[in-house]
Amino acid sequence: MRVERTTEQTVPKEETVYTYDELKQCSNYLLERTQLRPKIGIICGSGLGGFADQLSDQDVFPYTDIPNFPTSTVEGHAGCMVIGKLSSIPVVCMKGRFHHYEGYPLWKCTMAVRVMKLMGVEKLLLTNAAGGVNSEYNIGDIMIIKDHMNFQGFGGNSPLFGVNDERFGPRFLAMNNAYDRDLRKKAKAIATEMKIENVIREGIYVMLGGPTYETVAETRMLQMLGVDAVGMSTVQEVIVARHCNMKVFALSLITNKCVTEYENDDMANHAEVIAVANNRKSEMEELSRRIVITMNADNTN
Ligand SMILES: O=P(O)(O)O[C@H]1O[C@H](CO)[C@@H](O)[C@H]1O
Ligand SMILES: Nc1nc2[nH]cnc2c(=O)[nH]1
Repeated sequence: MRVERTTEQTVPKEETVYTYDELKQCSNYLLERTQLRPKIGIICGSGLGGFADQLSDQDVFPYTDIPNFPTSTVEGHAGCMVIGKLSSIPVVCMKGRFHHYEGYPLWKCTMAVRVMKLMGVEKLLLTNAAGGVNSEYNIGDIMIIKDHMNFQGFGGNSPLFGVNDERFGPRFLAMNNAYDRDLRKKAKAIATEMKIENVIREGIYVMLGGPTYETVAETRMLQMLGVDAVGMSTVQEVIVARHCNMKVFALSLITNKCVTEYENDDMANHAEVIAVANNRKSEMEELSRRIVITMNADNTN
């Protein structure tokens, strides 16, 4: 006899992704407590959350207060949602993201992207701190992400794991041109206006699971593959944002050079990552501010 299976039976309880209603509860919680209706979302990387402090008319929501929200556990990720105005433009800013290595499945790491979507967000700006794999990159360089390699996906792990909810997007998703071509072009022009074109790069980001930094052998492999920068975030958020048809732009701040020689005793560490992020704060914030203005002026979708 054939046994009919329900979704609940086929997906183990602990692996059940957030339902549409649970995410709607989060977006309603936020929308009921702010007058602003942001169409642009921002996710800040390690040590880069100071960007949110630029916002005027702030409504601040600690993640611990928002229903169904995970909590941030990493230094340099404050753990709150800030809704406010940036140069008069309403935005919602995650001051602190969730990483897989914190113990969260990828769908949990990315739930705030769907919450933003339900709030009305159409465009997403992401930043991260990353190690320079490309030997020509210097500490302090700012890389416009052109493309990524989804190693988790190769290994059978995706934030889109589970039953697909068509209200967010399709079961199968094209990922070429995930990082909006027009915004990348405009960002380069903005960098030239700001006279920081000498530190601007454009390249390929890869997310590894972390929390370990790379071995020499791993960095050499990434170089062979054509990777320019490596981190432990962003890719899963971009996948979920593209799934729900958001326009995406992302920046990596190169906070350290990945070691490629066994004789080199430099050791990547999070204190250095935060320190470099702090040193490049003003350029990252001004570049991001101008990109938000550009995103806001862009009516195409
Ligand atoms: O990607 P963000 O959140 O900027 O953080 C980066 O910095 C941390 C390592 O120092 C890792 O979490 C890595 O992903
Ligand atoms: N994986 C990884 N993440 C980082 N985040 C900042 N620097 C690094 C790095 O060198 N490697």
